[in-house]
Order: sequence, then structure tokens, then C-alpha cells
Amino acid sequence: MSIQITKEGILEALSTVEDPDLKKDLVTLGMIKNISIEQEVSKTTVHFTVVLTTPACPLKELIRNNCEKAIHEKYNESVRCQITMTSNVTTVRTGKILPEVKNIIAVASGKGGVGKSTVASNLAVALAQTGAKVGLIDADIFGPSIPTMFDCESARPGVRQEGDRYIILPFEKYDVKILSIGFLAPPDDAIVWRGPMASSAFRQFLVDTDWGELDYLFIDLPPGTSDIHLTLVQTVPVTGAVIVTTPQKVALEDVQKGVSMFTQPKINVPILGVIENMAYFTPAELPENKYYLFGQNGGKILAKRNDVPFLGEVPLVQAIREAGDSGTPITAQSEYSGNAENIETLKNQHHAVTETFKEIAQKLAQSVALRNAEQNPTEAVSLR
Ligand SMILES: Nc1ncnc2c1ncn2[C@@H]1O[C@H](COP(=O)(O)OP(=O)(O)OP(=O)(O)O)[C@@H](O)[C@H]1O
Repeated sequence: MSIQITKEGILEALSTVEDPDLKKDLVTLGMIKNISIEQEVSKTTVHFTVVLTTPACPLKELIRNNCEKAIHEKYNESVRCQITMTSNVTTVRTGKILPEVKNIIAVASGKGGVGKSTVASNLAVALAQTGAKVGLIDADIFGPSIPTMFDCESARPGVRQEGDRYIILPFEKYDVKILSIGFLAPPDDAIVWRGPMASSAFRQFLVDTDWGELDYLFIDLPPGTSDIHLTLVQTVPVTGAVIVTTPQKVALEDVQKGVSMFTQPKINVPILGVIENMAYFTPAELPENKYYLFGQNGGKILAKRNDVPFLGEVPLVQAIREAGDSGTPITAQSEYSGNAENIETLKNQHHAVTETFKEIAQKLAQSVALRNAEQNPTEAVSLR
């Protein structure tokens, strides 16, 4: 005898399955789509799609198994489940500027030289590798390093004319769409770009650029707080900020000021998480050793103090610096390609660091999904 199964019954069963990150059930979160039931004399198959909120979700198989279990518990072990797992990055952004960009993520630090551009580049590449559509704006007028890190120092963005408007076309590399203040001003002239000219160029990157559809648009901000920060939050609603720090106390004090800038009531941009860069040094020839040159756990302490997620720590290793200088972020390299004597050790170190960036990128995507599910949309700031 065939079992009587209805769409309502399937939804009831699946409403007992929680998304482990978002801590709400899949039905409430609107993640269940395309339910259909195939009933034959001796077997019943239910089909449905689970739409995950992050690309390449690591919990995919767990969620799939829990769905199957819920259907079996409600009906019978003999019911077959054909579950399609897809993803659709969520958004809460509104407004006329960049409506096709789902999430704008500011990458900030209190101090210069903590590796903000390195982290932003690698997160952008790592998320693009999961199939997400990603863009990156290098707004660091004091030292635009993205052109070096993506080996496109002489690149000039294209332009398209629409009536009397000029639309900028970003440059694309490693599946990331890129624009940099460095494309407009030769490095030695960067100094004259401080102030209103830089802010106006940056505004054009947001307002007059054809970014197309993007899941994540990263903004690599200058260190500290600046006019560029204000231009950003005044021009577009920002999904959230990622804070990059090194562990030492002096860095943390500056970084705290950066955090407070975003979280002050007038600005109100949520912090998506803290990343500790150069957390420890591991020499290639002693891969098991960790030397905490700048102190330990500074990033974790900062995250705890501000009650925001800690996204992970990146070690200080030669391969990251070499990759940045060579114009291919380490996550975009399939393996270590130098010709050093200790090649096997360097390959292992390279692999470990690449995996670390991928894990941090995944945690960031989860943090964005959580922020979009739980918090109100950010609004562009109006300062008087
Ligand atoms: N984890 C790391 N291991 C080794 N070298 C690193 C690491 N992170 C960054 N670097 C190197 O440190 C230097 C500064 O990094 P980066 O330009 O990313 O910092 P930044 O915070 O963006 O700097 P700025 O304040 O000038 O914008 C670069 O040469 C980069 O390759």
C-alpha cells in the first residue's frame, strides 16, 4: 500500500530541521523549494531543493542527512528522498546604488601594514573559487597594493559611454572583478590623491561602475579612519566590516578605534568578524613550530571584547609574502612553484595556508548569512 504524502506534510517534517549556523528551521528560513511527490504502487519518492545561504556550504551533507531523517521519521524508511542542494547568497541591501550587489564588505584595520590587502585579496579569490560572484575595490589611497598583488599594475579599467554618463568597467583576474585607486594615479602621485579627489574617484567606483551581479563586493579600506571610510558609508549601505589585526597590543588599541568607528550609532555597520594576521611565525624548515613573535590571541581577545565572531588566524610565512609580490595571491596558486631546496616542506606550508584562507572565507560567508538573517539592513549614513 502506498503512503499518503502531501507537500504540507513534507514541510511539516522539514520544519524540524535546523540550519546549524542560522539556528532556525529550514522552512522558516525559506530554504525549501520545488517540492514534488512521485507516487507509484510500490514506492514513493519525494523531490525538493534546499537553497543554502553560502556557496560551498561545509554543512551541506549534514543538512541533507537531517532532511532525509526527518522525512523518514514522519513517514517511513521506505520513502525515497531526492534532494537537490543549491545555494543563493542572501542580501538585505536596499537602495538605488548597486542594486545587483548583494553584500558590500569593508575590510579595515586600525594600523597600516597588518596585511589587510593580503587578506582581502585571498578572501576574494577563495570565495570566487566556491562559485560566488566577487568584486574587490582597492580604496587604499595611502598604498594601493592590489594592482601588485594581482599583477595588473599597468591595467587601466575600460569605460563605456551611456548618454552623457561614463561607466567604468572593472578589470577581471582570478574570477574577481577589480578596481583600484592605483589604476588612476601612478604610485608616486598617490599623495596628491588624498582628500576630496580620492573620495570622488572612490565614489565613482561605487556609483558609476558596471559591477554586474555580485554576491560579495570587498572594499579594501585605507588603514585607520579616513574620508574614504565616510564616503563609503555615506554612499552605500554596507553589509558589514571585517577587521584585520596583528596580535600585538599596540595594533589592538588602534584596531579597537576602527571597530568603534563602524559600530557607533550614527554609522551602525555590523562587524562580521576579526581576522588575526601574522598570528605566529612558522619557518618552512620547522613546520611544526609556532613562534608567537607579536604575542598570542590578540585577535581572539578583540573579538570577544566586542562580542563579534573570530574568523581565524593566518600565520606569518614567506610563501604569503612571495605570492603577494609575485602578483598571484596564494589561494590562486595551485601549489608552491618556487625552486627552493626544501620544496616538499614549502609545498606543505603552501597547502596549509591556502586551506586556512579558504576556511576563513567560508566562515565569513556564514557570518554574512547570519547577519542577513538576524540583523536589520544597514542604511547609508546621512551625516550633517
Ligand atoms: N601572513 C603573512 N605572512 C607573510 N607576509 C605577509 C602576511 N600578510 C601580509 N604580508 C606581507 O606584508 C606586507 C604588507 O601587507 P599588506 O599590503 O597586505 O598590508 P596592508 O595592511 O594592506 O598594508 P597598508 O596599510 O600599506 O595598506 C606585504 O608585503 C605582504 O605580502
